[in-house]
Amino acid sequence: MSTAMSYQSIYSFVSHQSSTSSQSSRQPLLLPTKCLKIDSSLCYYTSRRKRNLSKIEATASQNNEAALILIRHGESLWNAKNLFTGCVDVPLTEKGIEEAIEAGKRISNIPIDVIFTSSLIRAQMTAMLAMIQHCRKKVPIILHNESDQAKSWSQVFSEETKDQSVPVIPAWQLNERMYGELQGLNKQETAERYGKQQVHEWRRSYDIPPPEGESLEMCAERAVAYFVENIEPKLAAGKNVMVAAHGNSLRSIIMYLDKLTCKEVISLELSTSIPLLYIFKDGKFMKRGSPVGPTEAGVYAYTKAEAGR
Ligand SMILES: O=C(O)[C@@H](CO)OP(=O)(O)O
Repeated sequence: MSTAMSYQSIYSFVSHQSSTSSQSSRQPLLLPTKCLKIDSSLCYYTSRRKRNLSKIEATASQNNEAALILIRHGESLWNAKNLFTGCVDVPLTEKGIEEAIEAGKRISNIPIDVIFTSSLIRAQMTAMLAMIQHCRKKVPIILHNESDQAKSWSQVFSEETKDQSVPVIPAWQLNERMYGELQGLNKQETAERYGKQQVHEWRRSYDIPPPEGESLEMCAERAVAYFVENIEPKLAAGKNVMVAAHGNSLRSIIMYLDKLTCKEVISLELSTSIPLLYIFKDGKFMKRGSPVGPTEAGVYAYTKAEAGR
């Protein structure tokens, strides 16, 4: 799958999930035995989740319904240069800024109670720019919990002002997968040097790490654990949550939400700044596709195909 092709499609795996022909045309890179790993990882997260949710259920209503919006950051300066970025902290391009604004318009009618972002500027810019479009005009405020002083010095003393704001919680665990010695290298040149197949394995396989970097599996260990421990409890308490993060940290979270196998996740591609909506209800995640715009009827926009699931 070429990069140009893969980034054209929005959430291409999911939109073709039911198509047998597209399934069979995919070339799994991993041996079937390796795919057993995902089952144990999923069991691990599921049992953590069960423990977590049972704690919450004691204090929150079980019948709450909440929206979860996942959004990959807009185009960054290194996306535009086709460089491996990983944990290098680069900002959005002008196009990325426009993409984030456009994403904000698409979700502007969905009330958002709390935002989680990675600690990287491209995800934070995306969340902030998207929120500027929101119909409620609440102010997104980054919570600085890195030290007691930072926490204390950024306090707000008006309940009314707090009501008019949305907390933004940065977490390094949601950062892009660490790309190791590929960070800063050109993707095309790297493919020419090491071979397309090798570079595709580094970029999309589940458990093959790039040199000195994180595999998707390693990225999932921190990103999914953070999601289960910190984000799911908010949803279980009925809070609508937006998560602004990265191609691979979000792929690992979607793998968990959609129960994808390590073969299936190879074909999962996320476009920059396309919001994906899930509804969390009765302890389950229901995929609602990508909201098409603020004019869609009802609070939760959804695609017809996904609505029947
Ligand atoms: O360079 C990166 O950090 C990521 C996302 O842009 O690249 P890839 O498409 O290989 O996941």
